[in-house]
Amino acid sequence: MSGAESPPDEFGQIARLFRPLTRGAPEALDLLDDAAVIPSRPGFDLVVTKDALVAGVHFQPGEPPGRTAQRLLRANLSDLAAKGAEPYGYFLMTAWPADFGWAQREAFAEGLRADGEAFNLCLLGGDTVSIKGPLTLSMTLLGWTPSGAMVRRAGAQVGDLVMVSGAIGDGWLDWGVAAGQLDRRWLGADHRLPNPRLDLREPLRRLATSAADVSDGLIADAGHIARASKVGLRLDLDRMPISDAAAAWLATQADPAGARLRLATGGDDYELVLTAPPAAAQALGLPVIGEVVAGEGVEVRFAGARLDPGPGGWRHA
Ligand SMILES: Nc1ncnc2c1ncn2[C@@H]1O[C@H](COP(=O)(O)OP(=O)(O)OP(=O)(O)O)[C@@H](O)[C@H]1O
Ligand SMILES: Cc1ncc(C[n+]2csc(CCOP(=O)(O)O)c2C)c(N)n1
Ligand SMILES: [Mg+2]
Ligand SMILES: [Mg+2]
Ligand SMILES: [Mg+2]
Repeated sequence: MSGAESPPDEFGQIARLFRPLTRGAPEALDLLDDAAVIPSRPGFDLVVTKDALVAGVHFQPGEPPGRTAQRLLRANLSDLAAKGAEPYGYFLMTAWPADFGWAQREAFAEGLRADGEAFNLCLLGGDTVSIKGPLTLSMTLLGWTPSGAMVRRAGAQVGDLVMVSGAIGDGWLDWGVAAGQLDRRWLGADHRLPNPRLDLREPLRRLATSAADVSDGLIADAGHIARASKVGLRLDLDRMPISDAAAAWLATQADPAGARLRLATGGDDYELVLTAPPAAAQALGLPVIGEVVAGEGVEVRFAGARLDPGPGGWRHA
């Protein structure tokens, strides 16, 4: 293709694509050093999370690069949101295939610039490599909580209620549409861009006994809470909030229990699943979908019958 600019070398890329994303943060040392250095912050804990995206596994290879960048940032922000943490800065690893050209790399950086500003985040460091394989991206995101206040997966108590922060299942519908397996009319409200629930971090820290974000699937991620907390969870899929698009899709399905299970195990929702004692749950005001019981694992019911959720969500081999 004529006119397509070829990329500058590694250090040119770091200077042109990534240095502006530091937004002048002194910790990043202008991306000219071996490492970044972060002063400690008395009274706070540094919360650290990392998630990777791989073309063909987490997103369609043809997705606009700016959108992929935003998904990478937002998937990581969702983990910080689940921990009640305030986002601070991030480290980025990009493994570029040769056919991911300069214009695409610029579009990727532009997506990060836009969300870096929207969420007030600075790039602190990273690594730039080439790959004979699919576009592979990884981010390490840092955030702060007041000392000792991070909301954990461990902490759910027998008698607590289980809640979710919003509609479940649009991530799966959206992925089905992008993969050409479902009709476009089932597309949720621009669900390909997760909306990390950072708005909940203060009430979460104050009221929740445990929390996780829903990336693998509601039932799988609830299962992670059960395991870490050494309790059992009972979930009632009649009470699971779903979008209008998901409700319309459900209405076309012959097997309502199986269809609801698809929504509850599909993943990519980036809402939160959390537990709290009944009074705190009322104060949180989020939809209640079940309760914490003695035992282990997740028991799933719909329309009065027990369902077998299988693994409950996405698992990498
Ligand atoms: N390769 C690894 N090395 C070290 N720790 C890991 C590795 N992979 C996962 N973990 C840890 O395992 C735990 C669960 O990770 P997982 O990726 O399932 O969580 P998540 O980010 O909430 O889910 P998702 O990846 O679906 O968004 C986390 O504590 C994570 O740091
Ligand atoms: C192209 C394409 N194929 C499949 C899916 C579905 N998917 C892949 S990984 C994952 C869970 C989170 O992953 P991780 O645990 O690695 O964070 C989900 C729901 C998708 N979104 N795009
Ligand atoms: Mg992860
Ligand atoms: Mg995650
Ligand atoms: Mg998570």
